[in-house]
Amino acid sequence: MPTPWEDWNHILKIDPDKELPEGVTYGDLCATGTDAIEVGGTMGITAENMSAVIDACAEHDVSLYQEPSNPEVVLEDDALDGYLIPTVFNAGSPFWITEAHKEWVRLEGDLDWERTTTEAYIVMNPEADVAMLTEADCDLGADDVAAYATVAEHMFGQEIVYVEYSGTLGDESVVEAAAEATDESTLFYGGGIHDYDSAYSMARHADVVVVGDLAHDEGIEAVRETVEAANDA
Ligand SMILES: CC(C)=CCC/C(C)=C/CC/C(C)=C/CC/C(C)=C/COP(=O)(O)OP(=O)(O)O
Ligand SMILES: O=P(O)(O)OC[C@@H](O)CO
Ligand SMILES: [Mg+2]
Repeated sequence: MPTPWEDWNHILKIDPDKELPEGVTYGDLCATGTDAIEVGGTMGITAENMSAVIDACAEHDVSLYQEPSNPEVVLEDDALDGYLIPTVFNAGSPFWITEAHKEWVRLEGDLDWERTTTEAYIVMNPEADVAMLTEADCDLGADDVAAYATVAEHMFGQEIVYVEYSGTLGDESVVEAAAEATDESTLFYGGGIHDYDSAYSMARHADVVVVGDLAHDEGIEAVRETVEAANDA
């Protein structure tokens, strides 16, 4: 099983339910220097809007991953390098930890395991759609997050641990604690990265920073700055 994320610094997450800024194309986003495009979001995701973004990005030379929010939107598409499947370690219901996955396997049978990897999410912003949907317990200290990261790596063998502050810039000491707790796993950080400094501050600790809404709200130059910071850190 290839693990290309070990060499990444930056991911651009494109939400198929959100518009691009005036004059910006998917091709422009693919050419920002990001290491990979991850297509996904929590609300308003359909197979149709996923497929439109994946088709648009497939024409460009960039690693392309789907991050499905439920089994119904998973696309079989050779243009994809793989599938990054969330599992939310601090979810309020087992549905978001293993049950959605069980249903996916039950309904689909033989999945493309070579191209499928889970991301062990620790969801930290209670205002985010993903926190509300999964009823995540976000009332966690740095010690809790570090312990979840350790459990993900050592007990569940997760290749990717994802500290998720979607919509807001997280607490650096929490990300630092997760970084200290992980050794083999690749640590993703996402949430509220909006410029060079915010990207740099999180990339100092996380292996990979994920930039989402900035691409939809600001555009190319702003994203490029975050790529530069992720590579500098
Ligand atoms: C088993 C399969 C194929 C899927 C289940 C996958 C699971 C457990 C999903 C639960 C968590 C989830 C919805 C992840 C989607 C990725 C994500 C966190 C996107 C960020 O979403 P937000 O930024 O909070 O939401 P919007 O930007 O859409 O408002
Ligand atoms: O949209 P933002 O706040 O950049 O968050 C990125 C990503 O972690 C969302 O899943
Ligand atoms: Mg979002």
